[in-house]
Amino acid sequence: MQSDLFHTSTPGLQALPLKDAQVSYQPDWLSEQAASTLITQLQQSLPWRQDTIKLYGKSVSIPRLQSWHGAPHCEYTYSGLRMKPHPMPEALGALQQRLTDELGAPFNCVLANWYRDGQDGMGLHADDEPELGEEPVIASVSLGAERKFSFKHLPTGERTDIQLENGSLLVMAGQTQRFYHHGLSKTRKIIDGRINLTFRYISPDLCKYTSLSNHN
Ligand SMILES: O=C(O)CCC(=O)C(=O)O
Ligand SMILES: [Fe+2]
Repeated sequence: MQSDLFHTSTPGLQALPLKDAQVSYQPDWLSEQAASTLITQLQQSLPWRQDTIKLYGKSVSIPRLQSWHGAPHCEYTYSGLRMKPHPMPEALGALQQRLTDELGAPFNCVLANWYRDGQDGMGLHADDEPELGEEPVIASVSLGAERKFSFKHLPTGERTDIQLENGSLLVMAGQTQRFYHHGLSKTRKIIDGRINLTFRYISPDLCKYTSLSNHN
């Protein structure tokens, strides 16, 4: 999908200097107060699941809790289980609408990840599932503890780290998923929980072919 990301008026969103990619960041997309209220509300109200993946034939718990929400056609397969999305809660629907308006790109589903402490994280991966289309626009809202987010440029192996702050917005578009892997490092520091919301768009035409893959 072609993105209008850099043609719309999003004054707070700054492009990051990553070659072969379109990544932009706004530290204060939500106020501190709004982000704190939202993280508590989501921790209490979303139907969190502890998912497992198969690693070398063994079932292993992934290091975070997850909840999948969106339009009814946005199904995905997790550990061989075809999962229907939960409906979009009002609070997430409002964020989704704001992102669509500000970025000029459609969104219809969101993966919520709850990193309970520094020992939770997400391995390097690309959000490159076919049903997301050729050049997906992924809008990632961070709530709670600040965490290190890493990009790995696939052709050179070069790494770029950024800190994702409470209330921030990170947008990945264009060729980002083709040229980079991204992930959330674990840390030994004792830190509070963080919820990340990655809004995506799954085309009703593409979704029947395959599924979102598992990230560890
Ligand atoms: O927690 C994050 O910031 C990253 C989440 C992510 O990459 C994903 O859900 O695919
Ligand atoms: Fe991702």
